[in-house]
Amino acid sequence: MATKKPHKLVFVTGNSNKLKEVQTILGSTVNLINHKLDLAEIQGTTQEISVDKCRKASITLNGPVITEDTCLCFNALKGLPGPYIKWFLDKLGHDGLNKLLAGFEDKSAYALCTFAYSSGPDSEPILFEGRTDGKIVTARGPKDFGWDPIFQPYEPDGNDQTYAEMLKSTKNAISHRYKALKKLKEFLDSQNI
Ligand SMILES: O=P(O)(O)OP(=O)(O)OP(=O)(O)OC[C@H]1O[C@@H](n2cnc3c(O)ncnc32)[C@H](O)[C@@H]1O
Ligand SMILES: [Mg+2]
Repeated sequence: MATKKPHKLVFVTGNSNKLKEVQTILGSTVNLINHKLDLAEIQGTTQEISVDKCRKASITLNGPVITEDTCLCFNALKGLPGPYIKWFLDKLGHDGLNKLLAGFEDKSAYALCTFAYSSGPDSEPILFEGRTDGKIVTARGPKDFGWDPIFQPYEPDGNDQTYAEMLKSTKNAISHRYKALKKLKEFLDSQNI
């Protein structure tokens, strides 16, 4: 019997850290091809932004693609910065993000990852979400990936480390990205894609 070939998937992202994590989590089951495009992102709900970005990627490359969007949502701010975290992080830095919550007792937050899959330019993208809850803390750990130093997830049980302080393997076992990817993978397997 022939062994099953690994899936071939085009992942459109301009973020090399995302790409690295996705490759590590998926391992050899998927033959991931990265296409580096910095796609314009609209304003709206996370879902609207994800669908629009995936559709643009699929039209640009004229074929099947996956894209990914990451939000960091502060509960005290009713979910903001959410999908706009990239711009808030760029302008305010880790310290400024902490200061946004200075007037609030509630420091809780969640990381939300949305993968979008489109089978081609004419088809509606399908979304897969993963969420990890935690709190915003003063930056601790290496500063090589986004807001990792200021997010301390509640998982694994009793965790006292930020995403940045964790072993990559620990982050990749509980992260928003891992949870969303698991759903995407189940879908691709079920469709034989
Ligand atoms: O090309 P795309 O895939 O859009 O890549 P991007 O860097 O623009 O990513 P987003 O639009 O999803 O913006 C998410 C922001 O959050 C950061 N980010 C994403 N995943 C993260 C993670 O797991 N830990 C820390 N920061 C993360 C990322 O660097 C951005 O500043
Ligand atoms: Mg982006």
